[in-house]
Amino acid sequence: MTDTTAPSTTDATAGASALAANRLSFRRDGRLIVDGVDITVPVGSFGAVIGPNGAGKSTLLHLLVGTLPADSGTVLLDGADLLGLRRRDRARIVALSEQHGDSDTGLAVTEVVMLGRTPHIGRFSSESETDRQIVADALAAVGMDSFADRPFDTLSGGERQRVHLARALAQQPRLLLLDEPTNHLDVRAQLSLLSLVRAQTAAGITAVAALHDLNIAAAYADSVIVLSVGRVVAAGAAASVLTPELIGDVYGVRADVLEHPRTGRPLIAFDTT
Ligand SMILES: Nc1ncnc2c1ncn2[C@@H]1O[C@H](COP(=O)(O)OP(=O)(O)OP(=O)(O)O)[C@@H](O)[C@H]1O
Repeated sequence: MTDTTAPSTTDATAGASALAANRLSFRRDGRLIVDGVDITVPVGSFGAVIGPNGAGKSTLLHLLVGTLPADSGTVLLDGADLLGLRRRDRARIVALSEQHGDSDTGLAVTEVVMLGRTPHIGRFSSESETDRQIVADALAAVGMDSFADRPFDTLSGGERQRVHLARALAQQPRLLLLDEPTNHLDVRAQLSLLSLVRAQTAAGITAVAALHDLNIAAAYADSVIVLSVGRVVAAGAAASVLTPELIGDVYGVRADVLEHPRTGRPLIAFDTT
């Protein structure tokens, strides 16, 4: 298997100014689903996790946010041990936006997004004007402000996806994790969402997204981490990682990798003949 691991994204000692997962493992039913994963994503950058169905991308995100307990390994952000924090403290730092939110039934859109404020609101306090403003800003950022009062259950798949992102933004995390954030989105909404993630990283937030679309990963991510059967098989800048050989090895498909005429980033053209 191709291994184009680049020092800039895999040096497990680079804990400062980075998200660094070291030797993360997770076992279920006797099978290692995440198997000794090391990743390093510099603070204020965007790392894309790619890999085939079942590679362990979602599981890895859940290990990073602590909603699944790692069997071994550490997760450091800026050198601080994230998994050692109490849940509420961790939730002020890390947010995971995923498609299947579990607590949304029966709530209005604005209430779903307000859930993102939970870790910031005192146990015996209620939401403040500041919380409401943060929620309104998050909804506006994802272009869903006009849906604020709609029951969440009545939204389309793409609209729900954007509300989940707004909820994560309202959490004001330093680390923003996104599980397949472009699912259900039309092309314009995909580009707009990725631009929003890019703006977050420009503001110093670290973002990690599990993505299926290799061209989206190539266009937007500062680094690409390739998972296959629970292991990192390559990591680094898109241009060094997304080679025809790697794509062939990992996905079992043929592709040409061209260069975008304006950005210079890789453009993947799959062989459909
Ligand atoms: N609770 C569980 N019990 C047993 N196996 C599980 C469990 N959760 C996940 N798995 C298995 O772990 C593997 C990795 O799953 P995961 O959802 O992390 O993959 P993924 O890369 O996100 O996949 P996809 O691209 O299809 O969403 C899969 O083979 C899945 O069936």
